[in-house]
Order: sequence, then C-alpha cells, then structure tokens
Amino acid sequence: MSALLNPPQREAIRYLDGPCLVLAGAGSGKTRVITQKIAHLVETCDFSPHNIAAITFTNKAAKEMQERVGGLLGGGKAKGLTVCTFHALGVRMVRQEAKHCGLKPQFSILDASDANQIVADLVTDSDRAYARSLQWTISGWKNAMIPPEEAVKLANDDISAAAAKVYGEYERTLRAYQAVDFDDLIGLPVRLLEENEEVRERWQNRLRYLLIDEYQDTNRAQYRLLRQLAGVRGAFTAVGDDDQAIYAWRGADVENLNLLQTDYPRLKVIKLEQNYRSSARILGAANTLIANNEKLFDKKLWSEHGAGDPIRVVAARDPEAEAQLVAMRIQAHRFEFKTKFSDYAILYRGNHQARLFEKQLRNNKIPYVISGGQSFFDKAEIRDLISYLRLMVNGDDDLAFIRAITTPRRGVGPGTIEALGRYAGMRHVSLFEAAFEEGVTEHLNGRQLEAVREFGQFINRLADRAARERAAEVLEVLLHEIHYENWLLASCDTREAEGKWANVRDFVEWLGRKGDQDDKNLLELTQTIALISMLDKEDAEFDGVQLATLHASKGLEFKHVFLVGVEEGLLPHQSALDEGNLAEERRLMYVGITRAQRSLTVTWCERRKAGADVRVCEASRFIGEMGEGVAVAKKDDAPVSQDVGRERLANLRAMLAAKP
Ligand SMILES: Nc1ncnc2c1ncn2[C@@H]1O[C@H](COP(=O)(O)OP(=O)(O)OP(=O)(O)O)[C@@H](O)[C@H]1O
Ligand SMILES: [Mg+2]
Repeated sequence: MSALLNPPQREAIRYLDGPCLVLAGAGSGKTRVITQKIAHLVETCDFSPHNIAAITFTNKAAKEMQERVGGLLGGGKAKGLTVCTFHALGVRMVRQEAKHCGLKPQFSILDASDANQIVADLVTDSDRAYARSLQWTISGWKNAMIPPEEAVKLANDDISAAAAKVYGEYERTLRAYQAVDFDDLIGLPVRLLEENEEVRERWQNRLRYLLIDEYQDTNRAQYRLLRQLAGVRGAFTAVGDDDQAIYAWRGADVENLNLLQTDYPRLKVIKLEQNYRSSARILGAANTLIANNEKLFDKKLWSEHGAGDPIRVVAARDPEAEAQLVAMRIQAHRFEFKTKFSDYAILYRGNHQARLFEKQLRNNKIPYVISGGQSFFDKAEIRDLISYLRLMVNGDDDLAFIRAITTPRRGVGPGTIEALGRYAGMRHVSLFEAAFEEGVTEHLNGRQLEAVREFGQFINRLADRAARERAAEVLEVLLHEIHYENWLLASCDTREAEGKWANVRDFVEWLGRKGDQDDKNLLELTQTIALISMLDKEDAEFDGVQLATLHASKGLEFKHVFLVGVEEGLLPHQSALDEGNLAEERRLMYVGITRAQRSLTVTWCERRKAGADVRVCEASRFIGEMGEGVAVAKKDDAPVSQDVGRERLANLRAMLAAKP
C-alpha cells in the first residue's frame, strides 16, 4: 500500500468484512481510496481483476482511474478490471444478456435527441419543447422503475397525463427498433437481475467486489442495480459526499445514502477529515458557504496546506469584459509563475457562458479544452456517420435508417420513407427489412424502389466488410462512396464545410485509434460512442485551459480556478430561486470552490444581456456566504488596496444580509 494514505483511508481500504461507506468532504481522498483499494484487492487479497468493478461518474474519470490503477499494479496486472460508468456497465450486461431482454446483441443505443425524436413523432402537432417535457417525465418514471401501466395511475397533471399516454408506445417503438435509451441501460439489467436467478448468480459471481465513486449522485435505479449485484454479501465500497449532490434534477437521490444504512445494518461508515487538495483559505470559504445548508451528516474538513492566496472576487462590467479579464489574468499569471495552461480552469453554471470565454481565449492565442459542452459526437456531421455505423450493426434501427438514407440525398424523399414506413408498419418489420420484401413493390414506384434497395445493398456490403476489416477503414470506404466531402461543400459554405470535414477526419482518426487500442469491433465501438456523447468526450492529452460546467467539473482538481458568472439569477439559477430551492445551487458553488488547489478567483458581471434587454445584476449571495479570507478587487481587476477591498466586501455582506 502506498505511504500516502492516512489511517482512516487505510481502514477503508483494508475493510472487507462487509459493505463500506466512505462519507467525506471534497478533496479528502475518497477517489484515492477507491484506486488504492482496487490495488489492495488484487495485490494482497488475491482478487482477480476480472472480478472487480469500479463505477465512476464519467467516462473521463473511468479512464483516469484505469490508468492510475494500471500504474499502481504495473506489468499489465490490471487487465480484465472493469472501470466504467453505471451506463457502460449496463451496456455490457444488456449485450451479454440480450436474449433475456428481448434484444439482439447488436441493439442500438439512442441518445436524448433520438429519444426526443421518437416522442415528438408519437405526439403529432406538437413542438420539440413539449416533446422534451414529456420525454423528461417518462425518463423520471423509468429512473424510478415505474412501468407504463403504473404511470397512467400516477399521472396527476396535463403533462404527466400526456406523457403516460405515450410512454407505453414509446417503449414499444424502442423495442421495434431493437434500441434502448440511456435509462434502459440501468433499468433492463435491474429487472433482469431481480427476476432471473440464474442471471443474477452469474453476475454476482462475475463481479465479486464493487467500488462506487460519487455515490451521492446515484439514482434509485442505479441503487437497485448495486443492490442486486452486491447481493447479500454486500461486497462493496461506496464513497460520496452529500454536500456535492448536484444531480437531483436528473433523478439522483441523496436518500440513497440513508438507504444504505437501512438496507445494510452492518454498513461500516468511515469519515475522512483531512483535505489534501486546497489551501486553507479556499477550504475555509467552502466550509463557511456550505454551513448555510442543512446538514445530513456532520463532517469537518481541515487542511495542512498553508493559508494560500486570498480568494479574489472581481466585478466585471459585462460578460465580454469578464471573459477578457480572465484571459488576461491567465496570461499574466502564467508569465509570472511559468505554469502550464492546463493548470487553469474556467468553471460556469451554464454551457451558454462558454462562448465568450472561447472567443477571448482564441483572441489571446490561449489553447483550451471544453468538456461537458456540446459533445463532439453530437455534431451533425458526426451523427450522420454514426447513423451509418449504427445501421450496419443493427438493421432494425429505423432512426439510423432514416438519417442515413437521406444524408446525402439519394433520391429518397419524405414521400418514399412514408410509403416504406406504412408498409413496414403493416408487416411489423423494420424499414430496412421492408425494403427487400416482395410486397413493398406495390407501395413504391420503380424509381423509389430502386433507390431504397440500392441503399440497402450498399449498407449490406459495408456491414460485410466491417466483419473483416478495421472500423476506420470501413468508414473511409463509406466516406468515399457517399462523396461526403463534396456533399458538405455543396450543402454549406466553404469555411463551414472545411470545419466539418476536419471533424470527420478527427472522427476517422479516433475510430482507428480506439479500435486498435481497445481491440474493439464495430459493434462495440458504435455502442461506446453513444455513451461518450452522453456526458463527456475524451480529451486528448493537450496543454490547454480547461473550460467546464460546474456539473462536469465534479471530482476534478485544478491549480487555479476561475468561477465565473457568480450572480443572482445565474448561480443561484433563477429557476432555483423561483422554486426556493437554494440548497442544490449552494452545493454546486461548493463543488466549484473545492476544485481549486492554489488559487480561486470569483467573477461576476454588473450587467448581462437577457434576450433583447440588458439586465442589471447583483453579486451572488454565495459570495457573501464565503466568509472572511475573500479579497474584493475593484471593477475589472484594477489593483486595489486591501482597505478598499474590505470596504466593498463589507458593503456586499450588508447588502446580502438585508436580503430575505
Ligand atoms: N493521504 C494522502 N496524502 C496525500 N495526498 C492525498 C492523500 N489522499 C488523497 N490525496 C490527494 O488529494 C487530492 C484529492 O484526492 P481525491 O481526488 O481522491 O479526493 P476526493 O475526496 O475524491 O475529492 P472530490 O470530493 O472532489 O471527488 C488528490 O490530488 C489526491 O492525490
Ligand atoms: Mg473524488
């Protein structure tokens, strides 16, 4: 065991007599406990890596943990270890147990926008936003494992009544497409394990020890999956921090912490109190802030690091000026301290805030990486290509069929697809299958039939090659045969087309690298992609300033953090203010503050555009709640004396105190 562990960490790592929960604040070494415990299980307790699964919150975290464990164990001894998200584990389980789920192993995984499309198609005459609220409601039921029949009884307002109406049909559509949505990746395994003893035993034997990071953000279905896998043995370690629960809006349930204690009376709870990440001022501000929330569990956090730099609070004229001052500060700081770009992070509440920062960073020639924004895999050109890959793997995937056959246009318009769809519906077959049935000839004219069949044969040829060749090579053939580059040039202006084509080249390169490195076939790669688009793209090792939403920054740490847009209405968010639900917003701020190791700068704007208007903003109440140790600089970061800073801070506090 590594020397860099404190006594409670060691205890958590060595404890194997039953279920174990490590409950501790940010930066206290929870994730380290998981990594070290895996090494301990393999090295000292003779566990085979094959029998261990560690669950992380993002793919990126999984990759990091895998590397770390690989380094600890050395010599390829980590081979066979499962380190992934709940969803990725779900994919493996559903793939392996496909026949028990009524699916073929080549099922498609639909992302939120595909799912939205299906709901929108089911409720005709409605807009996307309406479909999205129905989809959201359905997803809530699925996360709570409530089936359509029960949802009908539960529906108590217009939206949920409408959602309950389409829920059953939505599920049938997914199955007809041989597709699952993200919620199914948890729900199907849970149902399977709960209902099928043989399958349950197989998986309980396969995964003999489980480790779960960021436990506070699991939802009810994920908890049930954990329970089923861990069985009566309860061979697991979960680590979490209730103060960092920031996904309630997506169905996560901090109650799961209490459930562990009820469901496992023998649960060993270990607390960690030393923070190894941040300087004392940063930690103090985080502690003081979060003390404003009602406590579920009592936790203390202290740090041996020195006081560190004062936390700076800077007011900017407007978001442009804010982005500018952050870019300038990074440049000046880097020049002075010879740091790397990747030592800096800019964290914000909403994705829309990123654009101005990107612009300023580009203007200043500062390289950056964005995570948690629009994913690379969500871009139209990449989705186009993925639809071909999905169709090659799963001919029942009608959504992929429609996208692929119409991109680029090959003489197949809405009329053809509608006619084909009507026939396929009558025959209960997929569009792809329908195209080759004898009977379809009566529903399509000669030209339509030829176009559709030619497309089908083309896909079959590619699928044949995919069985033998590398995925990236097949993609090259595809690009060549559909003249994709020319099509891009013909359908958008040159610069845009060039940008898109560059993305396509990146995608081919990624597919090649991924296929070789993980020795994955097209099926596995295609299913992996769906999960990546869900939360995060894997960033290349690249020295750039990190841009991320607060949600995406969970679990990460950076030397120097800029928390931006810290205003009333943004953080806390207006919707939370309207609902009087400040606690989760405060936890979000807590997550942001505790990402910082050495320095923290909090910025806010005095004015911000809201639609056509310009709104006058106030500093977030959370700034006032950070307590002493915060230095307030004058507007736009002009140098100020401490006194001016103190006075302004006192004013801010008085202003905040006067708030209801
Ligand atoms: N015993 C230790 N001695 C020295 N450094 C440690 C120790 N334990 C953890 N660290 C370091 O402290 C930092 C925070 O650890 P880690 O990321 O595991 O905390 P965490 O509790 O998971 O934080 P978060 O709640 O933000 O996820 C890391 O850089 C880690 O390497
Ligand atoms: Mg962690």
